[in-house]
Amino acid sequence: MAIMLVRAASPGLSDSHHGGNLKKKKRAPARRWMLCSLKYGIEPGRSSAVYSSLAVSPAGEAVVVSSEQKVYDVVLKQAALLKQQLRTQAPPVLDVGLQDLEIPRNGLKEAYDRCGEICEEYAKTFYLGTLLMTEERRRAIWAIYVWCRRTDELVDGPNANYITPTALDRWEKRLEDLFAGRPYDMLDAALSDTISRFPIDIQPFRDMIEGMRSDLRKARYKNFDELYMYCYYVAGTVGLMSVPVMGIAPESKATTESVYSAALALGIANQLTNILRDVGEDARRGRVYLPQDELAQAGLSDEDIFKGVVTNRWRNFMKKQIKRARMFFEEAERGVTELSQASRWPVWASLLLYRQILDEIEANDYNNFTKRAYVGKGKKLLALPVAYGKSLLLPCSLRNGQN
Ligand SMILES: CC(C)=CCC/C(C)=C/CC/C(C)=C/CC/C(C)=C/[C@@H]1[C@@H](COP(=O)(O)OP(=O)(O)O)[C@]1(C)CC/C=C(\C)CC/C=C(\C)CCC=C(C)C
Ligand SMILES: [Mn+2]
Repeated sequence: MAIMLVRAASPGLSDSHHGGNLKKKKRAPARRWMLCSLKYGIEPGRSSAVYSSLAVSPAGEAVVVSSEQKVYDVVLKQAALLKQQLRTQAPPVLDVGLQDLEIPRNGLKEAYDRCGEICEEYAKTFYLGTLLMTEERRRAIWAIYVWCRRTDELVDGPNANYITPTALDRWEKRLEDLFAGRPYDMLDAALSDTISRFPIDIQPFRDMIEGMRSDLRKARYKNFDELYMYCYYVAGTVGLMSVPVMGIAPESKATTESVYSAALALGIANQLTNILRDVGEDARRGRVYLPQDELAQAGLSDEDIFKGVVTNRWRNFMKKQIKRARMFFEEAERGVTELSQASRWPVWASLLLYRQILDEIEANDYNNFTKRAYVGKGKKLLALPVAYGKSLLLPCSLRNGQN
């Protein structure tokens, strides 16, 4: 397929979804356009431009598609799949796969237990949060967590220097196998079992691998449109993977699409927060995830980031970035209330804890070059009962009418 990139005027940081009023924004309708390319090719250009690919509408017109629209198409597809699979209640496929595999059914308990241990080791608070979920859901979330963690380790772990795009292709092949009921090891077997129990689609998993590929080939983001796509790949995908497991509350009046959108927003908010927290650490690895056009608008350059001096320009720039991350958290909040009751607590806990990192960056006077924003144990512990209280609230869609 041809790759066509065009530049479109962007409303800028203060008045678009990329920093603007999310509530008022009308979502793009479902499209059946042919995307020319989502991934490659950047053209140099002015600041405050959105670089988007061209799509061909059903009427044959060329139409500009932003990253947000492309990702929203994935959201619509996931929501449709969930609705369809819930209606048909497809039988587990793994029963067939496991017979071929010599992983006995009782081996699965061990596999899930190991996933739980890994989760506890890497993300203790989150692990605690999962303990309130039903056993089947908790184990499924652990299995997804472990697959995500392993995928991230490929490009961030001790062997990262040896990881090539071919290695990621092999990881993707292995993913396809586990989705077909042919897991490669015990941890994959746990995920294979999970996908046979819940209506989970492969696309967000594939897209996360795509995000890791992009980390191998790219260390700069021209504008927020590019960064948004990256955040979708490595984190928004987690939201989409998790919704079918978390489940939507039976009493919720929200649309499936709106719940997926909120889950996506939580992933984006978390990743933006990650990026803002790790500016110094990433710069020391030669990486700048911040949008280049917004840096330039603020009178800043990569050099300023490498120097790492907190100036008023930097403070002002950071204030805008923090504001945008908070707007994504806000969008996510409405969706959490629509999840099934027992799933809400861990999601609230992770939302509150992650959002507090932004407060800590402020408390550090925006020095994210040499000071790591860290939420202390006391605050972390306090977030748990607050999250629990919030998890008891009625879904927003019941309080305010339709969502
Ligand atoms: C309706 C609604 C709001 C539903 C909730 C949906 C939901 C559960 C969303 C979860 C969002 C979430 C936790 C996203 C993870 C974002 C994240 C931090 C991604 C990280 C990527 C790479 O970043 P980087 O390398 O810069 O960072 P590190 O320095 O390495 O940390 C990731 C590391 C990708 C891998 C992600 C994980 C290991 C987390 C996976 C988490 C789950 C599957 C559990 C999600 C469930 C809950 C309850 C939060
Ligand atoms: Mn990482």
